[in-house]
Amino acid sequence: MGDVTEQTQTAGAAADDFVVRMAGVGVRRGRTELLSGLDWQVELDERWVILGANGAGKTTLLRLAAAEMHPTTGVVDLLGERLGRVDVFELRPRIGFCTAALANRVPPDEVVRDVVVSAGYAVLGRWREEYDSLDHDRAMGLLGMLGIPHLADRRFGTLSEGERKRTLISRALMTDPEMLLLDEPAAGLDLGGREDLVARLSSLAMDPDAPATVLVTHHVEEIPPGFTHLLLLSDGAVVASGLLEDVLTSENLTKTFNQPLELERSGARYFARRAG
Ligand SMILES: Nc1ncnc2c1ncn2[C@@H]1O[C@H](COP(=O)(O)OP(=O)(O)OP(=O)(O)O)[C@@H](O)[C@H]1O
Repeated sequence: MGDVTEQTQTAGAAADDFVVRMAGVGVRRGRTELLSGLDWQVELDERWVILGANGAGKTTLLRLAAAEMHPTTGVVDLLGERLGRVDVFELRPRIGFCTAALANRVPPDEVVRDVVVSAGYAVLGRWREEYDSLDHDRAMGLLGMLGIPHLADRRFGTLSEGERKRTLISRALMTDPEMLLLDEPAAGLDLGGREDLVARLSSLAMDPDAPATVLVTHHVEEIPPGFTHLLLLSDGAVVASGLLEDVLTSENLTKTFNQPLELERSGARYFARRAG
């Protein structure tokens, strides 16, 4: 990592402004290094994008940030608590985590509003439990914010890919988390679905009351306006990280994806293609 990271991440931040602090983090499975020597910090008001090729280690990094796994080496502090010293079952409700793996665990016959509301109880598939009407109001508000209030009574298994993604983002926000982690939310969406989701994530990013957010993606086209920071990962190591406008360059993309790439900017959106 270069000067960009040091300048943009540490200036003026008090210790409790950090929602994520990772230092010297490595994750090993057998002889494979999934992550190595990774330093990364996320502050309360930041919205991060993590970008990298298939197998770069993005999901592994997000699972560390979600307290779903421990590092092999180094230190991970989340919301002021150190992994290894904290009960992860107390930490996880403070973190909204939205992944394709979660989508696969939702019973297809579960009703959409219950997929959302049950997040407060950290359960899936127990939709007959009694929930408070305030919880239902909040769930309906979140489904409205994501543009799918009309689907509240549908069964999850009948939803399209994009509708499932929006349901799970609503669920991730249900507990009013201090940090929101989104793993490839636009994967599998058609062009219209992607654009709609990017616009909604952009509104969320610009909401000062929204939690610190980390979005994993493969594509610069999916970066919602309002996201502030970028971490580029390649082979389990950081290529560059810091302010989005400093880090997102043709040169850094070329290093990250190991081929000549040209970046273009149009308004607040980005596009990339092979150079030449
Ligand atoms: N338990 C494991 N044992 C060995 N290798 C693993 C294990 N889990 C993950 N890996 C490898 O670690 C690397 C990083 O995986 P990870 O899922 O974090 O990448 P990713 O950047 O999210 O990839 P993608 O974009 O394809 O989802 C991959 O090469 C993967 O095959």
